[in-house]
Amino acid sequence: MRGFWSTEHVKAAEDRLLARTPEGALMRRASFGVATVALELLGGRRRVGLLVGAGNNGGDALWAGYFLRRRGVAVTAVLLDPDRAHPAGLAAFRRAGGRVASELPEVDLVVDGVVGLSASGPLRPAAAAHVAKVTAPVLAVDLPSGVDPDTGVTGGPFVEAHTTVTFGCRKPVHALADCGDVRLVDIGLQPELPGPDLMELEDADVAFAWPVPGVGDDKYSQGVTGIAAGSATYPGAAVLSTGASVLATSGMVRYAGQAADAVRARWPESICTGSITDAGRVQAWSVGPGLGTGLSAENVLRYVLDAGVPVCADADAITMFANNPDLWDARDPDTTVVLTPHDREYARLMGEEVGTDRVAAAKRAAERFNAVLLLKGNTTIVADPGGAVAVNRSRSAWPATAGSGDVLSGMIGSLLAAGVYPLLAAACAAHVHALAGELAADGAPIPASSLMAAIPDAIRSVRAVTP
Ligand SMILES: NC(=O)C1=CN([C@@H]2O[C@H](COP(=O)(O)OP(=O)(O)OC[C@H]3O[C@@H](n4cnc5c(N)ncnc54)[C@H](O)[C@@H]3O)[C@@H](O)[C@H]2O)[C@@H](O)CC1
Ligand SMILES: [K+]
Repeated sequence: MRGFWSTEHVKAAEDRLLARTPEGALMRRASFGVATVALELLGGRRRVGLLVGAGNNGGDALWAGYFLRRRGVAVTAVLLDPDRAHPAGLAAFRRAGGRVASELPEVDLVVDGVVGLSASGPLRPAAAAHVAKVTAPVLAVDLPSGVDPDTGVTGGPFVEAHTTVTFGCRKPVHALADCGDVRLVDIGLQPELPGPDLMELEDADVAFAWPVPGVGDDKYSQGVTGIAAGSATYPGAAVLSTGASVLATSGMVRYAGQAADAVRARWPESICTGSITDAGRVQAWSVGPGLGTGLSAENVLRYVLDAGVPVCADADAITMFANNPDLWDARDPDTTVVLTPHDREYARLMGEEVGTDRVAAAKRAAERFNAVLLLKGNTTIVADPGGAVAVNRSRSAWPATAGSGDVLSGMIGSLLAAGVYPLLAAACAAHVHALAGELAADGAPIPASSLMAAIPDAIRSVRAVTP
């Protein structure tokens, strides 16, 4: 698992670490890391430019310039605020033969030390003017300047980084914005940090959490998933959701709804009934895709909320909650609910737009509904009411296709039925869903049914990393 820490927590941890470290030691360690990565990117070329801001981020750049000079690299620094340039860094840089100029010459690599953790807002005009002229690849110090460290939001000009070198720990910007290849330099900060503010599951975490049958298991012991989706008008949603659930785990799947014939024809291993009240016992319900929003759909939603098992509520279920908040009354307060809105559904549900800070938006909704909130997007955010947040970055946008969400909610239902912790169930499903989309697409558009069919390959792929 990768952790990401907010600037507030990083700064507090840095203060504690600074108090027991000789002056300047941390910055030298950090900037030595920058210089090492710079040399690697230079690959034998020898011209580097530094864009140096007024704070310690600029100090890191100057010290990196010092180390690069000692390796014979020609380094030119542009000081954006000469009077406030880091004094010790600037002195060391000059001592080592670094040049200060008002414009960057032609270089092979630019080190962005404009602003780091104390950034606020987009690049200021002077910095933006220099950045606009850069044609060489950029190595960002700590984070690309002009991008908000905590939200990844850009509200104007910002640096586009080829690579980012960060220190001590990753920050939310590294998960929420494009920072290029992110390298982490250890400065001994970890012991000072609390739990992460954001986490990102890696293949090994997903493999560890994914339900795998043991020798003593049978179809019931692995969890029975109920799918309440689809309608006469939208049978496809039922087929996709049920299929995803069938493929995600080896527990049993029950389908209840108007698309029973279509589901039975495609997934003979599922147990299908036309009515929710005949469905039988399940360990979790996945409800909503293609269900409709009329009275009978509302009754289905009430039924599953009252069933005393975890519920994944997607698509029309979210719209019904938005139209008729009284539906929440059917929920036993202890019942786990996972909501999976896209931005428009979020706006309907919350009565406000998602806005630029997607993590904050997901946390607000999770808290308001006492639910796990999975906010769909190229970067999927999963927040739980306790404040924990997981992000999942897709490496491709091919999964953004009709029916893709039906597949996701079926998978979440399966993991909930298997007893996976709700935040983890949603985050693991998002991870495997994105990977299945990538594997299925392989560079070309895919229908959601192909994404669904790639679920086993995606699970195999994440499990391949475990010993
Ligand atoms: N504190 C520490 O222990 C360490 C800090 N390090 C470095 O220190 C950085 C943080 O340094 P500082 O807190 O001095 O501040 P920064 O260097 O991030 O920012 C300096 C100043 O830039 C200005 N600024 C803010 N937003 C701007 C914008 N959008 N455009 C242009 N200028 C802007 C502000 O006047 C701000 O005070 C980290 O990102 C990291 O690079 C590292 O050396 C590792 C150790
Ligand atoms: K920077």
